[in-house]
Amino acid sequence: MAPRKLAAGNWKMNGDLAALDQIDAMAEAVKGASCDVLICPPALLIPAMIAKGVVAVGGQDCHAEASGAHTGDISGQMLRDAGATHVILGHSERRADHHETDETVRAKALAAHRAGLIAIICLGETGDQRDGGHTLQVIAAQLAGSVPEGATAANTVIAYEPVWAIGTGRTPTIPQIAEVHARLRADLSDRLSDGAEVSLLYGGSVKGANAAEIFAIPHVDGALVGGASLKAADFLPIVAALDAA
Ligand SMILES: O=C[C@H](O)COP(=O)(O)O
Repeated sequence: MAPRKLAAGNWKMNGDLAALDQIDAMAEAVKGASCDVLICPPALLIPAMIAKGVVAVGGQDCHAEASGAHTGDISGQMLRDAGATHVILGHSERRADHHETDETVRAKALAAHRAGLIAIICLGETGDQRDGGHTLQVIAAQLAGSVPEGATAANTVIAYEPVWAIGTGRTPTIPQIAEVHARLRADLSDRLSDGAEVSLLYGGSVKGANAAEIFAIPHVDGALVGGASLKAADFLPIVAALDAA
């Protein structure tokens, strides 16, 4: 089976109840889309966004435990209980702001799987690592360290997000994205029996204007979109480009 195509939006720490109007504005186009469409808003907006019934809704992080004395954290089970289907894990902003390691991400992914969530595991090199020629080594190590036992195409999505491309308007060249995605596919296929079916997303300054050429790259099955997912007018052209790919 081919990997599922997924257009995923990460609202990060943006959006309020009024921003949910953007979901209404997406309704008709999403209904007609053949790809999966997911938005991961701030946790407080999850129930209200789910109530709209327009897009699949996910969290932006979860704790490695199901419950307990962890002030300020949210568990995978809580996200699932609220109706979320996915959770983003190991985003570079969490790796940087909260010192998350591959080991942390792997533990969180296990917790997400136990809760019945699809874990979107993020990885990507910094600008220095890219300039130093270490990209493939870095992403292979992150993949090996962050993807837990029990991962399958049904419960795991991988998002390649070069740190230097996030929110900068800079994107890697087509051959650079192709090289990384081919390596991710090869490593996943070596490790998982259904590794060929795991959806691989590209993320980092994806816009309507560059989406079609990115989705034409082999082993790019969708995108994890930050800034351009906040407004329907910016996000829908990306969804349309994925549908057409
Ligand atoms: O999770 C999304 C990524 O960090 C990409 O963000 P961006 O589309 O604003 O560059």
